[in-house]
Amino acid sequence: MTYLIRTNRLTKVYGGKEVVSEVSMHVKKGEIYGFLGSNGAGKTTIMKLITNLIKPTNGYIEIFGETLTHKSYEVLKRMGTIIEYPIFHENLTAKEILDLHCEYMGYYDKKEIEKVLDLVNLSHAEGKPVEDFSLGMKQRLGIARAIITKPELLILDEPINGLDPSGIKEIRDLLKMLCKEYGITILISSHILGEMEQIADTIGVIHNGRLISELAMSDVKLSQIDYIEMIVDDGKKAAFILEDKLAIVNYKLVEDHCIRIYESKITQNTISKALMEQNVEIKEISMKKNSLEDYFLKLINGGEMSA
Ligand SMILES: Nc1ncnc2c1ncn2[C@@H]1O[C@H](COP(=O)(O)OP(=O)(O)OP(=O)(O)O)[C@@H](O)[C@H]1O
Repeated sequence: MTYLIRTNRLTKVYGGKEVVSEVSMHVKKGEIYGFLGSNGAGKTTIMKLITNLIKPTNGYIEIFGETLTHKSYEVLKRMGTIIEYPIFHENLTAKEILDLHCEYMGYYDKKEIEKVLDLVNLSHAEGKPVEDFSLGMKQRLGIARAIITKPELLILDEPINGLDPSGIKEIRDLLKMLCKEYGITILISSHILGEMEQIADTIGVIHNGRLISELAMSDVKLSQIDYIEMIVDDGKKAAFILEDKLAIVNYKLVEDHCIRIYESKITQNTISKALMEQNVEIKEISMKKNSLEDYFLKLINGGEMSA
């Protein structure tokens, strides 16, 4: 498998503290890769390392098959980035900002400006200075600026931060379209699990500077296994009956009165009947699903998925 970005034991130390520790991540061409992690987890620092804004203390980065060095100007031209908030000359219009950016980047196809503004749904804002833009419009302008030079890779640090639900949806749809229709590989960070779930093909979970796990979203969804949860008067006795009478071993006594059964072939009826015959009182019995939140919390806490 060839990767568009691969890091090897990437480490960054600030003032004697490792804020990024031995991160080896793998971004495939054509995918949306989401960094998921709480504030201060190290997402921005990794993105700054990948975009050559800061140097690693240890480890290295490969982008487009080349090892990143301080001389990697050509590699950097192939990516568009927004790290932290996009900053603009606020008194200029969107068109003027993109024009200036094209000059700066030595990109001559200025016909693209209209097209890109249309793509990010900002054509209507022509003539308006950026200081009058909403946060969502500014984010979209930031993305327009990042994609106008037709990069193969887009790196976006928390692009939905501070947006309202409709603004979030607009950015999400835009990024999905850029990935699908234009084949742009996207590395995006967020601390919002529900957002990553909706957009990312692969998720890299970052916690305390470490990449705890890198997983395909399709696999994550598969592992949200259904289970039966029961509240009973005597958990220990119920557990004994499950094993002894029904040969169920795949269960967990969560608390004294709560049992979870991860056995797809056995019905709630069969279980209820067996327990009632032995005078165990069932206060509640229902089918449950492991939420995505449970799944990631367990990953972060170093636990295994229950199954
Ligand atoms: N220039 C710096 N000097 C010292 N420490 C830094 C510096 N930049 C970041 N850090 C520290 O590194 C850790 C990771 O920060 P980083 O900004 O990468 O996290 P993050 O996951 O992007 O979080 P956030 O969403 O809050 O930006 C934090 O503890 C932060 O205080």
